Amino acid sequence: MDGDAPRPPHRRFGEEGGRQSYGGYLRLPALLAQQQPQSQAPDELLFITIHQVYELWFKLLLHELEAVREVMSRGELWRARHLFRRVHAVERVLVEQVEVLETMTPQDFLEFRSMLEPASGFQSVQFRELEFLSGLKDERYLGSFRHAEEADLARLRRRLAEPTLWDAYLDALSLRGLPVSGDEIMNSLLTVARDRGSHDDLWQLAEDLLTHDETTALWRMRHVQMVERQIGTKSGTGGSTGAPYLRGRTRLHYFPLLWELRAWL
Ligand code: HEM
Ligand SMILES: N[C@@H](CC(=O)c1ccccc1NC=O)C(=O)O
Repeated sequence: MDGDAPRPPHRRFGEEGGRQSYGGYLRLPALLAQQQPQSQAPDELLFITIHQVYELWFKLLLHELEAVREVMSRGELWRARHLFRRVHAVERVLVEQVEVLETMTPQDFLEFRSMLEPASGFQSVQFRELEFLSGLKDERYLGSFRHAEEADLARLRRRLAEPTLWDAYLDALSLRGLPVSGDEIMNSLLTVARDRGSHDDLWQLAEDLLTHDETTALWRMRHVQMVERQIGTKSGTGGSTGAPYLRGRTRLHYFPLLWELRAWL
């Protein structure tokens, strides 16, 4: 019978079906049609591309962090740690990528900057979703989306109502029998920190949360350095004071208790 014949080892996977192609599977015609500069400035293509790449990574991060939240609240800590490794790797790329945009001179940016008004990173829905999901819920930012699509506003409102990564970590503590109401949380965190023999998985997971927090802060610092390099003390196209506003945001923490814990150890 033909079906019993051994397959020749050189027969390559995928030769039989032939329904899929590289560009078709990856939807490249649609993807590569989305870079549409509105000026003649040579660096506008770079500016658009880099922002789109950020938004693609934001989309993946939201997907992975939702999964992290889910598995943490179920107590599947090993799975959360596995996903955090990916999240951290992507976040390091986000920080490094700033360098690509910094190859643009401020003079070249000025060729198209005024045309961007009043748009700015303020209006990045996915960036704000990442903040809300991580635990930094600031309703005032809904105001930046007054003119946004209703679907975007709905996404943000949903994120404001949803549990955060911190809520999910508390679920994990609670499943371990550690109390998590009100004042008890710091004691539970100290128990985890001091009894690594029993709780190392919870400790490592808290460290993963902290790395997510720290890498986000690194991105904020890198972003504001780029901003100072590009526009100095000018105010932002989004209407803020620019660098001073952004400097203030570098001090934010997603998980303040994990930072405070250090003082109690
Ligand atoms: C030439 C490069 C850039 C400059 C000069 C710049 C400047 C600014 C300024 C001044 C703000 C404050 C809002 C305003 O008043 O306009 C801002 C906010 C923001 N930008 Fe940029 N930006 C640059 C590139 C980027 C890139 C590549 C991203 C990646 C997505 C980004 C994401 C954001 C986000 C998310 C915010 C809101 C931050 C917050 O509210 O905490 N920016 N940017
Ligand atoms: N806010 C920037 C302009 C800017 O960078 C920007 C403009 C439109 C869309 C995204 C942007 N990126 C981050 O703010 C500025 O004030 O120069």
